[in-house]
Amino acid sequence: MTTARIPLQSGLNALKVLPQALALIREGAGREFVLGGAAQVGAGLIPAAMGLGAKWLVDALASGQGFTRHVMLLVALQFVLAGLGLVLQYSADYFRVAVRERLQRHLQLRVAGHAAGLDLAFFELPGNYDAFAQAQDDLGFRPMLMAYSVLISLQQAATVTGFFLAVLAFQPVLALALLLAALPTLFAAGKSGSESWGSYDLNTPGGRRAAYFESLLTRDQAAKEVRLYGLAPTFLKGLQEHTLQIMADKLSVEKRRNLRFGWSGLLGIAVEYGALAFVVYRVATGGATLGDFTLMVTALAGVRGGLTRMLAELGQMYENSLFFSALTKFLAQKPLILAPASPLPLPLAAAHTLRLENVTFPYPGAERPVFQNLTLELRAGETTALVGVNGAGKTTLVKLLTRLYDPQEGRITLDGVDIRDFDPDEYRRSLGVVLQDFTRYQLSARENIALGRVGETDEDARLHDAAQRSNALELIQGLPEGWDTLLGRQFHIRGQDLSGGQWQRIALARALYRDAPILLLDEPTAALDAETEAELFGKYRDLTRGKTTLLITHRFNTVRMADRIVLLEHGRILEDGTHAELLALGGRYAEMYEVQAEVYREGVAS
Ligand SMILES: Nc1ncnc2c1ncn2[C@@H]1O[C@H](COP(=O)(O)OP(=O)(O)OP(=O)(O)O)[C@@H](O)[C@H]1O
Repeated sequence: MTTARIPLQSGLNALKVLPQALALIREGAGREFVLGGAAQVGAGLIPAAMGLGAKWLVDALASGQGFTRHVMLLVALQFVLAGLGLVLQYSADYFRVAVRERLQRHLQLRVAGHAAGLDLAFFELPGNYDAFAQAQDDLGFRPMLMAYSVLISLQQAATVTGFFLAVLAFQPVLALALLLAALPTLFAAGKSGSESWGSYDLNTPGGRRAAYFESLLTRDQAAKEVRLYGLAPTFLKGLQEHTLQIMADKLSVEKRRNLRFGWSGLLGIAVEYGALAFVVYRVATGGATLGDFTLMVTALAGVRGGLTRMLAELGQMYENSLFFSALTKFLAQKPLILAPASPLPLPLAAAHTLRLENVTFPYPGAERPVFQNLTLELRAGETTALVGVNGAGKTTLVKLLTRLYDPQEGRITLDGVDIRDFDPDEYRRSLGVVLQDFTRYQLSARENIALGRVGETDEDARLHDAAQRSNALELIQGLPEGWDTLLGRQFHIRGQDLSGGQWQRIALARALYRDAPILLLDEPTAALDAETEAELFGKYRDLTRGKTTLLITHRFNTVRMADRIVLLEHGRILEDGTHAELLALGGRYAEMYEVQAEVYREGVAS
């Protein structure tokens, strides 16, 4: 938890990040902020001006001059000032909303764009999720509040200065007493700001857990199991516990905040009314005029109220600067997988050779590496099937080949060139990938496939071809609105959800539409029925002709199609050869093949 700092230091810290907040505002809503600020400060000048006008009016009336032109003008002046104050305040209110909305949108794009550019490794550490959650929470809100705290402080300073000068002219000691009486407010605001941030920071993981339980209860992903296993009470309990803790902490911070402000406010009021008693004494004993009295009533309250608000605002700025720092810290995170200063062009070969050379790779924070000194070549134009038990490292290999992660030691080459020497985006354009946990985009069938090649006009003929080769064509043509049917039902009642295998065909079509020279297929047929799978692999040669392909699968009947089979176990290559060679070897592959064949035979026999 962040400890409270002394107010001066607090203010300095806040001032440090203020330029960053202002820079964000300038990018997102510069014009609105300047206009709003001007209106706000202008509105701040009105009360002091009206106070002075009131003094002139009272003095004019007390002088016994009657209802003169001068008096009428003074009344008119009050009217104009009141009207102007109203217009300025409403303008300021409008611009405040405009700044918030624009800034929110601006930061939403910045944060989302930044998150998408970070390495996958970023999402491995829970602390980073906390940072991301905090950055999202801050959207638009904190930098704007910081800047407005400055504006409101300026506005208050403008109000206070006028009144303060009036009090100073009347009796300097009163002015000094009012100043000193306001200081505890600054302390209260600084301390409360620290506490508020500390409690929020501490509760961020709990808040994420609460949001997780809430999503399990309210989103469609878990809806089936929640009902089938009767999980709602369990998850509701989790949600309740976390939210209860957060609420209790918030309320306790608020309680202390209000107690502190209450005490410091009481001190201010005591000093104000002490000063007023002195003014009354002076008027009663003939040391001051009734006009002075009128001005002092407004001025004393104005100085006390204005100073309190100003210092409270500065404290608020400090608090917001703590929250805002979370956003700036997140935006300062840099990805490690970046394009080199002068990336090499991709080789122009018709088919490429990919090679892992002495690759060692542990996941961030993991104790043991998945691979240690792994060397493996995927030969140009060949299909290499990768088999192995769960957890052997097959998917991790795909993550390394796609540069979602980089090896800790060793290197991966494409036609002899380290893939880190290419621009990652350009390198990835040479890969057609079906991931094990591919994404089901809630978009049209056409878009779902065309996403394989963004930035290019989707040609119907090529889309058609990709769908045909992945056995998705008939499925798409049979949809109510054909290619334009929205897949999934999150956004439209007429959306069409697909079965697991149907989605998988769409994902495969997307990879094929990319028409890349390298295909990385991580269990691309796991959800397909036997018939579709057989049909697909009937034309497998055609699918992968001339392409360097890595095919990960647990289905041994599809493994046989490969030119070469690599058996991975505990991150090491145990066996490597053709289907016939590995069977003849009589090792682990032969054993696994036999087990599957046996299960299949038993299944058929029973
Ligand atoms: N993001 C991760 N962070 C830490 N460890 C991971 C991560 N993903 C996988 N692992 C670990 O790395 C090892 C290899 O996992 P990988 O997903 O590559 O296996 P796999 O061979 O593809 O398994 P499966 O056949 O189940 O898909 C496993 O021990 C797994 O627990």
